[in-house]
Amino acid sequence: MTEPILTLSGVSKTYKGGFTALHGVDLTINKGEIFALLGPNGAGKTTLISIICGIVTPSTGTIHVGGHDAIADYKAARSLIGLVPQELSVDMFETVLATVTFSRRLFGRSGHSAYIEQVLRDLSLWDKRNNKIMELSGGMKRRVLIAKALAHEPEVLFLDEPTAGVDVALRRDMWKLVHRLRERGTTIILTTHYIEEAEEMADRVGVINKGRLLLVDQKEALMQKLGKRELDLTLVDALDAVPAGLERWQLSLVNEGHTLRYVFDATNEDTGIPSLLHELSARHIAFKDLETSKSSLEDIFVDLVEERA
Ligand SMILES: Nc1ncnc2c1ncn2[C@@H]1O[C@H](COP(=O)(O)OP(=O)(O)OP(=O)(O)O)[C@@H](O)[C@H]1O
Repeated sequence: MTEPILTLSGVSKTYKGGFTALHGVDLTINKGEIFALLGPNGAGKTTLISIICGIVTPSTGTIHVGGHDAIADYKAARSLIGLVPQELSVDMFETVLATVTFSRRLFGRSGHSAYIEQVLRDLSLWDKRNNKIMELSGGMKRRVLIAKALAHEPEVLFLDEPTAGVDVALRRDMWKLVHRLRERGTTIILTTHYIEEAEEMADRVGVINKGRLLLVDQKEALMQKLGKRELDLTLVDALDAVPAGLERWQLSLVNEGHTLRYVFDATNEDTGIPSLLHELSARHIAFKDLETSKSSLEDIFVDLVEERA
């Protein structure tokens, strides 16, 4: 049974100065799901998270977290939320353990050492617990932010651009941790502008652009939409037209006939590429180079925005 943990209704934000960063966002997140909010720079992702966490006041709309009104009943709503911000916001002179324990106490929770130990172990920080934050590497400092956010056992964890600028090892650890948290029933909402990240982690994805939530869909359905790729074959001899008999692939000629382009769905088991190459060879159409490219997030947004216009 799906049970909502977070409900937004008609949430808008116009900043002082008149810029509207969010336009009437409606969104329901269910308990235990991993939701990715995907959008380019400036789309409104941080604004939306900040509103839910009570850091920014919405201009209109209502927000409920675990049934609590996030404005009228701020404290109760906020106690259910853990927020991992984009930027470091810790006292550099404190130790890891003191920092995380302090975050737990802020929410009125007693120092539950076994829980904190588990969090620090999960994040490979236990051995560093007595180090000052300033003595940690950048990646470890990011882990401390996650530990701080988890310190009071929140039901909903927000990760704002969790893997921007982190190395592959930390990214992997982060993904593992997210899956482990989900197994324990934590709801996770992450913002990202990497499709791969949404693909790897999320159950559902919301696409936001220019302050509007353009669509919310199951990951598989969205990936189908976003999974377009291009195969460019650089021909040895330029062609005037796409050869007859290859209609099935809906090819196009670009680069003044030097490049044959095939747009395919990378999520299909049969991409159509082997059979295309076979047909080209049978027609003695030789190519000297071959390149595939993903449609960029930019292209996808343009597509989505145009579709919805
Ligand atoms: N305090 C503020 N005052 C005025 N405008 C703001 C303020 N904070 C954000 N904005 C504007 O609101 C828009 C959305 O910003 P926001 O930080 O929510 O985007 P984002 O999707 O999180 O982007 P990024 O991926 O770059 O973090 C941007 O155009 C930004 O300039």
